[in-house]
Amino acid sequence: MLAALIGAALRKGIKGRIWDGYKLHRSDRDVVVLTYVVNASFCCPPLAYRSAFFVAAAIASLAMAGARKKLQERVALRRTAWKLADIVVLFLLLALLARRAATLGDTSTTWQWPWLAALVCEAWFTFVWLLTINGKWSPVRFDTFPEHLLEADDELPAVDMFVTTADPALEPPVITVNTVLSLLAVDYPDARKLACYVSDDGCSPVTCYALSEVAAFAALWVPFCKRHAVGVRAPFMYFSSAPDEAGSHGADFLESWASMKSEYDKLASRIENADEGSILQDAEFAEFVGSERRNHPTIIKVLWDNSKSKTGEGFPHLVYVSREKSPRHYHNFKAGAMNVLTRVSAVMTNAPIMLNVDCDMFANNPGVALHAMCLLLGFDDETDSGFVQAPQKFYGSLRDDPFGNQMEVLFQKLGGGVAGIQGMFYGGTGCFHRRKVIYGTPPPDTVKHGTTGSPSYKELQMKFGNSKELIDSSRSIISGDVLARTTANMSSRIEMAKQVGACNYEAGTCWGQEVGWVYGSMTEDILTGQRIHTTGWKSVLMDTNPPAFLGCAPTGGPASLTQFKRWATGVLEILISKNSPILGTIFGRLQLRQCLAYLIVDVWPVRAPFELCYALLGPFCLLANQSFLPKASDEGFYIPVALFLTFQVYYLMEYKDCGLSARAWWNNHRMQRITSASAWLLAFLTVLLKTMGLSETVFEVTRKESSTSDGSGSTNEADPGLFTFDSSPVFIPVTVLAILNIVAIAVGVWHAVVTGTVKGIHGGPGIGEFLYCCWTVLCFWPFVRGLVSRGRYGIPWSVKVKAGLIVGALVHFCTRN
Ligand SMILES: O=c1ccn([C@@H]2O[C@H](COP(=O)(O)OP(=O)(O)O[C@H]3O[C@H](CO)[C@@H](O)[C@H](O)[C@H]3O)[C@@H](O)[C@H]2O)c(=O)[nH]1
Ligand SMILES: [Mn+2]
Repeated sequence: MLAALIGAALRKGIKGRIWDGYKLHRSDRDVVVLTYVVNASFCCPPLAYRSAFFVAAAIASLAMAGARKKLQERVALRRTAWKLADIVVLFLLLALLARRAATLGDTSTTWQWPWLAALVCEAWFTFVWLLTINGKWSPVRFDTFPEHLLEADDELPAVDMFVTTADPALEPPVITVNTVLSLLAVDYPDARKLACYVSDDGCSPVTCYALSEVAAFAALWVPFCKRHAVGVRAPFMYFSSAPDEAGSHGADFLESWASMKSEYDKLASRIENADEGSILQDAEFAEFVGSERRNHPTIIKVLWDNSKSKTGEGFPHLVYVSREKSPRHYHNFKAGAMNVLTRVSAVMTNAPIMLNVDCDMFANNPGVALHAMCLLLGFDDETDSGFVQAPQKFYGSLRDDPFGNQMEVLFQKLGGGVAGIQGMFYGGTGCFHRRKVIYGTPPPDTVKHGTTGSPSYKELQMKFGNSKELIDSSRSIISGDVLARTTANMSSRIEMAKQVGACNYEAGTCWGQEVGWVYGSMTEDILTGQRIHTTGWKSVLMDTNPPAFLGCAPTGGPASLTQFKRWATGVLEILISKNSPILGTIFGRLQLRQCLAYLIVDVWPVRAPFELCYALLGPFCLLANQSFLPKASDEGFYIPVALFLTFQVYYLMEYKDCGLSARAWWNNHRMQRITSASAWLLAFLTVLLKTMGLSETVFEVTRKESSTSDGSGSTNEADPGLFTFDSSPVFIPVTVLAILNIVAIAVGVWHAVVTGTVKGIHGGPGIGEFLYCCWTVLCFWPFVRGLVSRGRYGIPWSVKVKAGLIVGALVHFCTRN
């Protein structure tokens, strides 16, 4: 009877309660699960009767699900001790605020503005701490079981894989080539379901030539990887270590290893020595003749068409795309490139899942697509996984994270925490999206409540633009009956693809707003992910072992700070725009706690003025003979001391907990202070100027170190972790702070020792202010060293002179009474 009921329900497409107490859930993949509302049996008399049904139901559900094993498991992580520490810090912050407020109201002390400024800053720090607590409070981990996926023997969805590159000088083609090769070689039951698209915003014939060489090399590389179950399928990384001789590989493996390596070396040197002039003479690259980087028609080349290869053989399609550029159009940087890739792939292969990576981010785990499928297909309700994001991790990274940009703790602690709310932020790379989610489709539960029926041609045209091919393909994506075009003849689709790659294609459509990657921020990733969460989708964090993808973290002062500045600019653009997460929570389906988690990142640049003000208080007090901290004799002195110590120990323990060194903690701590006073501050000012219409924000591409086969990045410097400088204004504020603190300490010591006035003056600085300034100098030590070093390691004179003038003015201001 029960089986009949289930059958009937399935035929009618009914979900939910089918019979007294029994509920039917039907997931995406026809997994039938029947649950029984157990508490109903307690209040009803024929208990045994019902229990029998319960057992029957369980058996029926197992049978109908084909004994399907779970693909993923969401594991909540305990962090009781950490929660306690969170509260202790919060308590100390509140105590500090209360104490300050009380002293301010105390009429016996003369009114002092440093105390008021400190109060405002500390209130802000408390707010930031509250945001942080919320973000980290309830972390989760997702375990994946790809072996169950393969056992189930179902057809897996097709995946379109996107790689973006923008500048052959900053992003050497050999890096892109390695990333592409690692993607072409990922494990997937049917390689015909995969396609790799490379977007080249640099419109470089060398990049295109390099990729055409890849197509030939992959015919050797991919079978080699599969045959020997190679672990890392980016050749430069794989060949950076000796072949595993201890293994069971035998002599013929060593032989093929050596010949593969020599093939790769030849490929790499052909690409590195490629000469643009001679490439252009080749008829194959004729389209590049006369093309300028910022002014050229769309170029699309199918470099490898795998539709004719057999099941289990061959490797994915490879398509080169350089979207049309014209000086009359604004191109929206990476977001624009991603939208073109989305459309081009829609008319060519139209896979329901899309993976995107930066050109330097190779797949480090060959099972990555399978792990991602576990998380995309493994939930009863697909709303739970709108996209699947892998944490950003880096290869050949410098020891102890000297530039504070490896973000391991950030990803583990905050990333895991956010994963437990509405889901991980989209990080711009290493992410699998459902195509329909990128198309702005709301999750299934809203569709049910909203208007039913598929959208009309006219509606789709308004949204997606005039291409009939694109409209048809998007209809199939939205309605869910997706048929990827595995049998398509790729070359015959190039003209349609060129149409959707044109720079005026988006005019009057929803691209860049409700559809695709969202425009209007330098951090299009955060913004796009947030739009998805606002529509009601959740996202999943995919933390595999070994890591899914590895990229290249910038090294040196200028590159690191430029990256931080771009990120900070982008998040502030989001915060003050109509896409602000606050509005998303009020008017959309962005959960409140998720909104607060977004705010942690969005307020980075807003923290700068507060942190700058607080950093100035120390030197100001020493110079002006004032104070902003309680005296050592005062019992209130112990609150800031306890707070400072707990705070530092808390962060140190976090680094230890993530398996990192104390050195890494220190480097990150001081880089946070340096970044705040430089990159975040400049970002704050830039966005301020932008809102006044005085400047534009631009995406400055990060330089990627060309990695030769040693896998460690090309650094022949004595100490690549040493801070480097250039004459950019980003270095001025920290230089000012470094000099100012040294001057202030000197003046303070002089006051204390020579004239002995410290004790004499009521309200003058005490030991607290001294220690505070010394700590600041320690934090800014790379700059102190930069003041006296030469070459790239020294701060240029232009920066020193400007900083010196500002310090002079500040000292004059502080000491004028
Ligand atoms: O006009 C442009 C500018 C950049 N890119 C590509 O965007 C990617 C990211 O650029 P990169 O300079 O490496 O920036 P990162 O700061 O390292 O990137 C992080 O931050 C970005 C947002 O600021 C995200 O887009 C990235 O995915 C994320 O890895 C690279 O593949 C570029 O080729 C373009 O395709 N077109
Ligand atoms: Mn990058």
